[in-house]
Amino acid sequence: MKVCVLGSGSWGTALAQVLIDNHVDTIIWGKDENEVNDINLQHKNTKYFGDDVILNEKLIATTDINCVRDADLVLLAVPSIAIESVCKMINPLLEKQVIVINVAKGFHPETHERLSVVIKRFMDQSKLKDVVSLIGPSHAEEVIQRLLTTVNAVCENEESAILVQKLFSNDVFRVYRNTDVVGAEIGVALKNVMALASGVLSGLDQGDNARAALMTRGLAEMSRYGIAQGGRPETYLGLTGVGDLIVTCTSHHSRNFQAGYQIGKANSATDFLMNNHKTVEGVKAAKVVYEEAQKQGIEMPITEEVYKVLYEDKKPSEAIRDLMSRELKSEEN
Ligand SMILES: NC(=O)C1=CN([C@@H]2O[C@H](COP(=O)(O)OP(=O)(O)OC[C@H]3O[C@@H](n4cnc5c(N)ncnc54)[C@H](OP(=O)(O)O)[C@@H]3O)[C@@H](O)[C@H]2O)C=CC1
Ligand SMILES: O=C(CO)COP(=O)(O)O
Repeated sequence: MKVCVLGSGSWGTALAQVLIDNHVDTIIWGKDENEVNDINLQHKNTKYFGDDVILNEKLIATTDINCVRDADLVLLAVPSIAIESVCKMINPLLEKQVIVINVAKGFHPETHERLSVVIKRFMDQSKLKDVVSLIGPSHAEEVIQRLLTTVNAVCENEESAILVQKLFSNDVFRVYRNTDVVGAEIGVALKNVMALASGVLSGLDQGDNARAALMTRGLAEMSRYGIAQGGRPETYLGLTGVGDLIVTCTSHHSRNFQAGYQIGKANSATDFLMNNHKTVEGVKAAKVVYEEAQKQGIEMPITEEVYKVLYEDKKPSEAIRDLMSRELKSEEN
């Protein structure tokens, strides 16, 4: 089994190290020569993990995309906006049918499709055996240090999920599996919007009560939206629902949380949007989910306010005021 990891950023590097630790034949492809040299020569990925984290010395990377040719599994570790172009790039190169492992959390920015749907649409059918999403509460900064982590291998076909589960699991990285592709992919994409909102609350000096409220009502919103798309309610009580929501809404590792914090501190999204170069998936997801919810008539008050802060220049303090002054309602519906 050979795995080719596409993307030499934080998550691609951390997951490639899990595989190397498990003695799986693995190579990382990256487009940035400096990152690739850093991994190969210094055993570091300084850009993403700083100078102190030393990678497994067996981890290798290349800028030559031909490394994908003889892969059995291809792991896509690029942001959701790049999934389409990366699929198109590898199609003509693949010599075997592959299982594509998706680890990105988001939607297609224009069609609003879930990412496994995007992959199935843009990969040649003759080259694609299956798509498995490997998703859950997992910050790369902790996985790279081999801190305990659990995720889900999500696929309708359990055989493919089991293969991925076995490939990645070890003493510190435990992989469950789940067949609710719709519920799980929507859960992990929407929690990024809630993490942004959680960061905003902290930036505005709100406390633990506010965060508990945000996470609880955010989970209600995630499941309402996911169930309307065909996801299963119980998925939102699992790793790709409440699990990922907790880790992203409470961790300073989260770039979505950090983005929200910056926006809350400035009481405006303008500076953040002008200067951000990091992968902050919640920004695009907020737009996709807001537009879909409007179209489908789904009540998504937190997502709507995050959207207005990001895209309509609404002040976060006003967004919170509007959320708190909504018509009083029962929690039961
Ligand atoms: N980091 C984490 O803890 C986790 C991340 N994820 C998800 O994984 C996905 C990838 O994020 P992550 O690794 O964190 O992001 P990073 O920003 O750390 O890395 C992204 C990588 O993708 C590369 N890239 C960006 N655009 C393209 C493109 N068009 N073609 C090829 N390569 C491209 C970047 O290259 P360059 O460096 O040259 O810019 C970089 O190597 C996201 O959807 C994220 O939500 C999921 C769970 C955990
Ligand atoms: O998805 C993640 C953790 O599960 C990573 O979150 P951020 O993209 O906000 O850093």
